[in-house]
Amino acid sequence: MAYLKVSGTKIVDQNGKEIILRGAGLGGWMNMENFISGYPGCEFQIRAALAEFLEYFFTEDDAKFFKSLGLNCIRLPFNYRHFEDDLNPRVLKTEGFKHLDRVIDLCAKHGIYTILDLHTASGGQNTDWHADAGTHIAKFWEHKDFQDRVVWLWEELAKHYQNSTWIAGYNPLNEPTDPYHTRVVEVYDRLYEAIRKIDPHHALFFDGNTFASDFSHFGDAHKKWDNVAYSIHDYSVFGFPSAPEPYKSTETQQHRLRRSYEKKRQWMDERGLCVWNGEWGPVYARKEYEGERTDEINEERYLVLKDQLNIYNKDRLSWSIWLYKDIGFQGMVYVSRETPYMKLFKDFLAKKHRLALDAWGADDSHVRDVYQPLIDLIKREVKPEHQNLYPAPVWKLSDRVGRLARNILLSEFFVQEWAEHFKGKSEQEIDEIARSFHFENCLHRDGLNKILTDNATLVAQEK
Ligand SMILES: O[C@@H]1[C@@H](O)[C@H](O[C@@H]2CO[C@@H](O[C@@H]3CO[C@@H](O)[C@H](O)[C@H]3O)[C@H](O)[C@H]2O)OC[C@H]1O
Repeated sequence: MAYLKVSGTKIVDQNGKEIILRGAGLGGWMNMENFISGYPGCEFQIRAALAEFLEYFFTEDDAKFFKSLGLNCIRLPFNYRHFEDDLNPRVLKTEGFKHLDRVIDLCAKHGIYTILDLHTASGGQNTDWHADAGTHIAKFWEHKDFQDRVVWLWEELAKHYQNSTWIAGYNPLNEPTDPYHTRVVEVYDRLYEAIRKIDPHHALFFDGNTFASDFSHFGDAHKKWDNVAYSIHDYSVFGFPSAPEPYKSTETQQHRLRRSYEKKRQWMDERGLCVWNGEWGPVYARKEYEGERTDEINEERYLVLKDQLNIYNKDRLSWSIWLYKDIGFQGMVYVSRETPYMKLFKDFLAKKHRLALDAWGADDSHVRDVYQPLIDLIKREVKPEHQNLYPAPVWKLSDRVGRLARNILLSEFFVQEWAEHFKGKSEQEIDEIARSFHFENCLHRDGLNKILTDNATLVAQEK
């Protein structure tokens, strides 16, 4: 078994044979996220409560199931805090490897490649909750020391994983949002140099700026880099509650889907470079919130999914759908409502939904009257040319207000309420709660999984 590598627009094996990676991001395991695991706010506010969860979230049964769908790659998002403490920087916490090693080995045993995704960097490399910084200012870009620490961490990871051929490559920084667009390239230069000195073999997957959507400021950067693929995140607005209209797969809608994808990969196409779609996929309606409309909405979402797959198949694109496992919003498998975890948090989750504490796919209809006056005030008092702060236009004004007012400010007040659910629980009870995430306690999103399996069969026939 030898390393995969990037050759022109393709990923190839040691014999030069094209390998198209089709898989999923594991989701909230070594980077738990609010809508994936159910807590409010950021992971750093929550972590201690769910130690056993790391063991149960992905086991051999998950690997077997994943492989049975005809998929061949899992992107593994992880938080830098598993490897380094902010109060003890540059001192490696080797226990972080225990969890990653276990899942990489399990995947390898079942013929599944993995891609290591540093989903959070010290200081926060982007403006959103999943960078786990607790703020909307991505300080990573302003402090050299934060950048030095990420370079150091990747050196440690490269030392540890340089010989693992089932790792398809390293995805050094999830979704950077550098407001200047230049520092991201400088950091990639440093990461490239540092990793290559230790590990000349593994492919690198560099995300575009502004949540992996924009390479327009990368210029000739690629000329210095070898064995590098470029990652877009191709979320379509049609896959979310904020869609401008129901998705019916009309010609105009398909055109819009394709245009938004093509724009993201334009820089690579102009230069003949390899593209990887590191995140994409709709979210799904839930009976407890969307009621009778649930099935109808989800059929529309599946239509978006199918049309996206058609586009990707034509381009022989490697992709990683977001995501494998959660509590029932986007995952291919999800924790059953009948488990101790879901029963314990039933009311809390309903409240979280009503208050729109999560940003991802938020339904703010119950609280819009509270926040709309803030948006109106900004519109009224701030000069129009000053209203579009970066990461606009990806973030509209309402997104910004929602992120700051609901997902940061209000969420913070609910962290303790979430944690109090664990008070007085015995060790055995805590174990059962964490075990809710075990494969045997999960349901399958059959509509989604069937589309992925049918697609796997189709592309295998077309080879
Ligand atoms: O951890 C993941 C995280 O990586 C992911 O990040 C979001 C990606 O989408 C961003 O917005 C999209 C940008 O492109 C436009 O075309 C789409 O319409 C937007 O949805 C968003 O700001 C990021 O936070 O999100 C899910 C997390 O679980």
